[in-house]
Amino acid sequence: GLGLSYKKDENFGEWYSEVVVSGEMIEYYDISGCYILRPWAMSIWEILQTFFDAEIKKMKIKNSYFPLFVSPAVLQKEKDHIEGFAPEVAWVTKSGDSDLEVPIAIRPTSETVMYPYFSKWIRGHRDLPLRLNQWCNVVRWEFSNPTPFIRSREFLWQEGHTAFATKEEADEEVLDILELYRRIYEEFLAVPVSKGKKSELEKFAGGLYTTTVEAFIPNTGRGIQGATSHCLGQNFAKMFEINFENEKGEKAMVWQNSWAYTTRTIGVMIMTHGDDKGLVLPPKVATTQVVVIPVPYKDANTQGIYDACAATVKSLNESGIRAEADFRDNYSPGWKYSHWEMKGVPLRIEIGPKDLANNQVRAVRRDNGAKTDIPVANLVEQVNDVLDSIQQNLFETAKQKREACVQVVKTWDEFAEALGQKKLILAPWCDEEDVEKEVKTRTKGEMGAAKTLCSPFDQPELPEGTLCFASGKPAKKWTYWGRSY
Ligand SMILES: O=C(C[C@H]1NCCC[C@H]1O)Cn1cnc2c(c1=O)CCCC2
Ligand SMILES: [Mg+2]
Repeated sequence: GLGLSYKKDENFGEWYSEVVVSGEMIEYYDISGCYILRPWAMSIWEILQTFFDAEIKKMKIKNSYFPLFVSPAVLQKEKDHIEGFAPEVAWVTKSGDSDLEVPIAIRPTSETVMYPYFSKWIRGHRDLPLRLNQWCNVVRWEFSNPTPFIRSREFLWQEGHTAFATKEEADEEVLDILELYRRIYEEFLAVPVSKGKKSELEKFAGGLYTTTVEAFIPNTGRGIQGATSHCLGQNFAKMFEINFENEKGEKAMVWQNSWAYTTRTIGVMIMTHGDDKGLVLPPKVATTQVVVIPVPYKDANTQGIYDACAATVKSLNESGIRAEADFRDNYSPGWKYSHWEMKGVPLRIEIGPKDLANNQVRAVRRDNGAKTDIPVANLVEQVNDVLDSIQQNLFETAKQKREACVQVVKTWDEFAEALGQKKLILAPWCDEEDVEKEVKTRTKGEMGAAKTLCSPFDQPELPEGTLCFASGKPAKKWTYWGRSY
């Protein structure tokens, strides 16, 4: 088909909506905010799921499945957890044409579904730690602009819910899971993220503290929450009476965590690496890492070329590389080059008469277009090297682009200017909530207000006497600020 009609650096929003469809990841659906995940997207989700599921199983976390439906009584149990979110809860009110006695909520998250049973199952310290995960969909009836993968009314995620006897164990797991989220972004999706803590205002209201991996989209100058790992403290244990008899025979409340990443990960990857020719998939998550295309020329040994393509796919697959050939005889090689570039396949291999004669293949990289001739004898080794190089190059390029967007500011004027320049702002802050609220008020506008994204664990040096950029009070920490998704 034809190329994209929008350019990434000129019409980012339209470019994104077009590339997810042209790359055959998404099909729009007739209910607003809902999208069809086509196989080209689903296979990326499955690759991430395979990694994460194996890692949490190493941590003795078990998968379970709880009902989609939540009774209203239990949903409203946790006041400050729900009041801010109530408008987003979707309700079932009828079955057939008769009204339900009591409307039933569709899970927007599963704390209130699970924790009455945590209370029932946890009696003594030998029942701890209880560590469950579920892979499921959740529904949140969002109203702000729906965006495929980034913000949808139904999305896929995993949600982990764990309970411990001590805070120390909970604190440790929060960071173990956050490191897995960093690996998902940096090692698989080639997206740089900052690990940090959410402010009191931005954290999950039902919890004690929230840690996060924050990404950044240079084109829009917006931060985006990549995944969150929360320590809930004993808040939900108090609400749902999740107590246990500790080793001294005393009754104690458990310490809990909850953590999630979602299909938003795929959207962040697309926004980060995509270009004006289409998707650019990091090899680690590419459904097809290598596409092999025959380039027959008149009647020059066409069968030989086809056989060479099949043999190439076979030896790549046998070495664990996800390769496939495009033998369709109703499309030209040129059409196929554009098609697979649109779908973001990291490496294309062309085999024509000359390649056949020289017992080599022509490899073309999707990230930088570089072409190399690879002798068939070195095929697997050199293809693996090129794929690793593409993965690394995508990450380094994204890291440099992100770092170029970071602006350190010391004063309000510098902050306001950096915000106007779509920067990711790093500023010294007094860590006072009303100052944060005031910044939101002062930066309100149709682009959305600035907010804290996270206070990075990796804190730059904060010289004695440094003042908060907004309040002029003594600064307590460096914090990332910006507009966000
Ligand atoms: O879902 C969480 C916290 C927690 N839920 C479990 C996984 C980790 C983490 O996301 C926060 N949250 C967000 N959004 C909503 C709710 C909500 O609790 C409840 C009602 C509807 C919308
Ligand atoms: Mg929300």
